[in-house]
Amino acid sequence: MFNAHLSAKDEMVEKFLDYAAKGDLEKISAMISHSTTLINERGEQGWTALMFAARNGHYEVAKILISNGCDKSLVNKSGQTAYDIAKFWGYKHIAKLFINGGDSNLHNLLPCTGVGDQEIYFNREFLNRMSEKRTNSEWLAAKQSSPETVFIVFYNLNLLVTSGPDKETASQPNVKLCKLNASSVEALLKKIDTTVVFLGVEKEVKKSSSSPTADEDGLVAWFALNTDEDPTECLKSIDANSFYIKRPMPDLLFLNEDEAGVTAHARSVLAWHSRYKFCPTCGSETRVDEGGHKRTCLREDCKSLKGVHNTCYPRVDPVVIMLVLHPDGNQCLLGRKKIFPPGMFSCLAGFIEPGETIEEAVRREVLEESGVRVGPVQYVSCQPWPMPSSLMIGCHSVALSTDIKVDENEIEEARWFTRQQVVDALLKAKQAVFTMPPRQAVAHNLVKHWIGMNANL
Ligand SMILES: NC(=O)C1=CN([C@@H]2O[C@H](COP(=O)(O)OP(=O)(O)OC[C@H]3O[C@@H](n4cnc5c(N)ncnc54)[C@H](O)[C@@H]3O)[C@@H](O)[C@H]2O)C=CC1
Ligand SMILES: [Mg+2]
Ligand SMILES: [Mg+2]
Ligand SMILES: [Mg+2]
Ligand SMILES: [Zn+2]
Repeated sequence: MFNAHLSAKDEMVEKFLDYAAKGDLEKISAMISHSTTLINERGEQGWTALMFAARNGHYEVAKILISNGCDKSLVNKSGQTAYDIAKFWGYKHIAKLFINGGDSNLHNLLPCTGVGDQEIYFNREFLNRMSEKRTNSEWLAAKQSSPETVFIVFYNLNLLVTSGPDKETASQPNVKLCKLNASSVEALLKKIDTTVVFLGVEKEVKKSSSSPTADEDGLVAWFALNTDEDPTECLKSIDANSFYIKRPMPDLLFLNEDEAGVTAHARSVLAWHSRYKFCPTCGSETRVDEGGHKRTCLREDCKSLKGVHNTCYPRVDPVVIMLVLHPDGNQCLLGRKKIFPPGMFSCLAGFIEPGETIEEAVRREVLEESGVRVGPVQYVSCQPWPMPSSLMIGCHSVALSTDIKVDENEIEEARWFTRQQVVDALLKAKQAVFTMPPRQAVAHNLVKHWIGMNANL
């Protein structure tokens, strides 16, 4: 009985994948409406329906699979996503479905070089930041007491999360934001040293069942709170499984994509508040303004109050991170810092210095850290990195020289790895000679993007 059930399911999966490969939109739609779990099923070599649609150029089928929420990040046994497959076979209109939610008309204006934003961890914006509301203190106050509002809490920049029941056994722990309401955080909000940041409102407007009152606009606002004192006693009705993330790396990487995006925004702004308590221009006390997106000096004659002073706003540090390609096109340069887990190699990276372009920073950092000279540089994609507030600007570049001489202060070792060694590492094969940074790091995407550009599918 059990086996018969299994084989009936297998048969259905096989049919579904076959329809996707043939581009039979009608059958695919009917099967999805009957059973949505089919959309992420895999066949031979780990291929999903989306991969088959991407391989054979079936745009409408790919579109319906994506709009039904199929997982675009799944990889087949050769390490390729459906996006890689669409790009490799030249179906640019399908590849563009993966970029910015698939506004293909707009993206037709740009060359198809980038990695889809959706593939980058910490990038997902499911809130509308609504910066115009930051100066509306009445609206902000009403939202802070609205029962619909969502609060996330940090203690010393350590995020409050809850874990699912499978935490101990799963290879990747199941960690979720602990979302609190106004009555749970009432006491914490009243504390003088609690920093409050307005994060935005949910893009998806919920239809309220009760009739709206004057201040109800149907928008669900989100706020982030941080305090240096353990806030647990002030919080009401928190989940028994909740705890504070003590090590941002790697624990923040276990959130889902939407929650990771909100966390990146919240943690970076809160980290700025905790590091810039006093005016950087004159050292005086400051006041928090604009929903937590500004600090204003309290000294009347301070220079920071005249004109636009960037010290009053949250800071972002631009960092270049680059995959350096060997002139033979078949190897890439990766390095390891002492603090990396044993065996892991990643792309070289470094802070952009004042007065420098992205290209110059790539060439300087690679030369400093590895002794390799770099020629052409091409931007690929970027990633906010909230430890505490970097913007990782991911590039591909081509080496002009190949001898390696590492700067031992920064890098323990740097090596050229062949394409095959990189594929083995991406697939975590037994014969792999190194391990890759996790899929949530932009370095992983830069490496995968290079492999995907020339993959032998
Ligand atoms: N593969 C990698 O190396 C990855 C690096 N990152 C992040 O990229 C950032 C930069 O990479 P690094 O190799 O450390 O940079 P780096 O190669 O420029 O060296 C870091 C040193 O630069 C100096 N520095 C210059 N500007 C700085 C600033 N604004 N903030 C802090 N230090 C500054 C400090 O002395 C620091 O020790 C780090 O925050 C790191 O967490 C993130 C993911 C991967
Ligand atoms: Mg570096
Ligand atoms: Mg450096
Ligand atoms: Mg540097
Ligand atoms: Zn000042």
